Amino acid sequence: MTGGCYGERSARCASGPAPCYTLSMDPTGQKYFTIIDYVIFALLLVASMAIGLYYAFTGGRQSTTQEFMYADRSMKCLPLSLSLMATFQSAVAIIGTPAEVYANGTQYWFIGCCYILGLLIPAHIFIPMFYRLHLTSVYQYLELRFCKAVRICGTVTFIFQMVIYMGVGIYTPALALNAVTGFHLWGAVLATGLVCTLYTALGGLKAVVWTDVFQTVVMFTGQLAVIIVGVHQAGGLSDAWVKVRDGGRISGIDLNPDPTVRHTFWTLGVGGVFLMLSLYGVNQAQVQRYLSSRTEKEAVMSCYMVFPCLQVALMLSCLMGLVMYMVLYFVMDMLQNFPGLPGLFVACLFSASLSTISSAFNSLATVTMVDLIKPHYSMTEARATLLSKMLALSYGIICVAMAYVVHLMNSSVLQAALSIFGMVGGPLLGLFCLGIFFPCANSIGAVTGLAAGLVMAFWVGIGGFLSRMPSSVQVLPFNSTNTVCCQVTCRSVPACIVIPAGLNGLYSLSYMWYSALNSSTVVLIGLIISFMTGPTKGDDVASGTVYPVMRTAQSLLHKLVKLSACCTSPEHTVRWS
Ligand SMILES: CC(C)(CO)[C@@H](O)C(=O)NCCC(=O)O
Ligand code: NA
Repeated sequence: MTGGCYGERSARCASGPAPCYTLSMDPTGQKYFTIIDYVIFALLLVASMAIGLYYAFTGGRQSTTQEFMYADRSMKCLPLSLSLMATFQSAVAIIGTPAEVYANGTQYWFIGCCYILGLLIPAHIFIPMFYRLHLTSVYQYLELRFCKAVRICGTVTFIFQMVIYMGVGIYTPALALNAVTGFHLWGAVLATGLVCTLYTALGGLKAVVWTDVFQTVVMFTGQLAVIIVGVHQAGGLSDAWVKVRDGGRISGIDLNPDPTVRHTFWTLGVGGVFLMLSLYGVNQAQVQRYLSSRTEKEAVMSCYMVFPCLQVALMLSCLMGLVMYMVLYFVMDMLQNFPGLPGLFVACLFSASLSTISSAFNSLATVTMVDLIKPHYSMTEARATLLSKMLALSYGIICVAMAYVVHLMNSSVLQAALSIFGMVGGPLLGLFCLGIFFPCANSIGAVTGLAAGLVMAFWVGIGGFLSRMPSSVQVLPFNSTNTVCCQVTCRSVPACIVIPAGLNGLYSLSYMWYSALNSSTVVLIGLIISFMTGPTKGDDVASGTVYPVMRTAQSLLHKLVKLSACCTSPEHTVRWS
């Protein structure tokens, strides 16, 4: 099996956009959008703005950084869990997952397996530690455990990660709107950037979380509507099932251990755990939500509740991929006889992305303030809050600029986003793990390890990207008037030209392993350098910054022994002794 080839479907797609499935659609696509559709879409933006304004003028009126960044540490479990899910669920997942399932079957669905450990570990290791340290940003941990330099390196890495991701997040729904209505691409980017920046800057984290809740409802409703109409048009549930089964869309579990195969149970279910840890364990956007909850218990609970929410989100996106396969043309064509539904679907895409970029703005403003500015300049609370709001605005502008960079790049949006998480989030995860699980690690080891992890990430990531680039394939311009669905499908399955051999084998590593590879590199290099430069002694580590692995294992073992002693009846023991 060669690394980059994904079956004949990809070859068909790679040979040009047309064979995917052609559409009879006028170039502007105006026929899909009626007045009702525009009204629904406008309502989404207006309601989001209204929530932002509400939190700007109620409570503490966003006059303290505590309220702006941490919602006065008063949030409840349910809104938090929906918001936690919404943060990394953008239009990228809403369009990219169905495109993946359409092209390669339901194998991707097995990513749901990694949510178990990927949420249990944050809930029981990261959240209790960060919550008890009463951090102001997750990068403050790095200063407590190592030193200020490590904290700044961590912060800068995070900013880098989120700024690129924001670009992908804002660009994707605008492209979709452009493709189906002919609405100006950059007009849509600017409009969403503006609305999102305003409600984030005015309403702080409270507005971000509550708009997330509202937008999640819109997102799920839009997806559900498409699925119901799709199944109906395919002739009902049983006909639909026959079609996807006979079309070979239902994948069995692939237990192939080859790490270069893009999607197998191992890459998705095990590699995915590291991806989840980098997002739900140590990413500021998420940790900020845990820290803003009323109690530690509620923070842990909200993490638990993410599990069903994520499974629902995954199920809806995968089902949509199957629907697309059956009806063989893009949702917009399918929905055109139902006025309002195209609008609802576009609102669904924008909801997904608004809830992502608002989290990015707020977390970026927070770390820039707390980690980079406040330690160096003393200022009044009022001034700090004003500056935080200005920072949120500035990141809004950067976001629009990043959308342009993404516009120039040429890669599958889903794979691009997950690769960014693995390439930049992976090393960050490694840095935290080095501090949390290895008391002997020192600051020099931490900085060198992080650098090594990032070098590894970009070497393998960019090497892999280049080696998979189709050489003679006609590439579809991203802003063409073809359907988004077709573009994303074609772009998500690049044809392979390089057969892995020697070092090239590393380049063909599945992108789902990036987080695991890069975080392990940080830990390994970090430990080697720490031992070479003098490991930290146990007493020198700040209390509460190291997870007692041995003690926890011992107490678990103890409980296990006790439990088995209880279960074994005395007579039984006597007879066998
Ligand atoms: C990150 C996971 C796997 C879990 O949250 C999923 O939501 C996803 O595939 N996200 C893709 C990135 C995005 O939607 O922006
Ligand atoms: Na989102």
